[in-house]
Amino acid sequence: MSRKNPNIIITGTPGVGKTSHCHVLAENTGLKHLLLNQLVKDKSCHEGWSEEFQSYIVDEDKLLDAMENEVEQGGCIIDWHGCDLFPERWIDLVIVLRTATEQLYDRLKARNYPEAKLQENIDSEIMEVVLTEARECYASEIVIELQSNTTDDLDSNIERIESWIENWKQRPSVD
Ligand SMILES: Nc1ncnc2c1ncn2[C@@H]1O[C@H](COP(=O)(O)OP(=O)(O)OP(=O)(O)O)[C@@H](O)[C@H]1O
Repeated sequence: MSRKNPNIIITGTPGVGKTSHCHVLAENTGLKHLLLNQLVKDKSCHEGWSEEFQSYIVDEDKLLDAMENEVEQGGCIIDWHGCDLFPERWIDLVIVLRTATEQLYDRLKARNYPEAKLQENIDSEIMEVVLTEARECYASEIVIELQSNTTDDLDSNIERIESWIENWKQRPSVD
């Protein structure tokens, strides 16, 4: 069944602004913001809590099962710190948000991240871990890297994604 609305992944290192972007985008477009962290908790898609990482150890198969019905209908905005778990056939656009070290440091510090966790995330952002993953998992033409340093960036990113959604909806049907 072809989708009437696209499925979009908004991904990136913790703190780059995924949730902020998804929230505004969902409000402006009516697409559904899938809160996967919440789903992991509510549907027990995990193998317990990791004290070391201060997060749940996600059971990816269970998470995919829990989201499958909604995603297959289309119109979902998927907010996750990685993207290699989602089947290619589900996804129409992958936005990888990027943030400069100084801004990311301040945002993670404000969350009182332990120093090791903070440094690990900063290193991961510098090494472009999520961007590389996205480029390895999806066709290059659907992977878009966007800067998320300032609120102006956020506004222009939202405008750009909204216009992409409108174009996607007007594309010729493949049925
Ligand atoms: N483009 C931006 N300009 C300025 N501040 C931003 C921007 N994007 C996000 N922020 C701020 O950075 C903080 C982290 O944002 P947010 O929670 O959206 O990140 P996230 O990528 O969803 O993090 P996580 O993966 O941990 O859920 C928030 O305080 C938010 O207001």
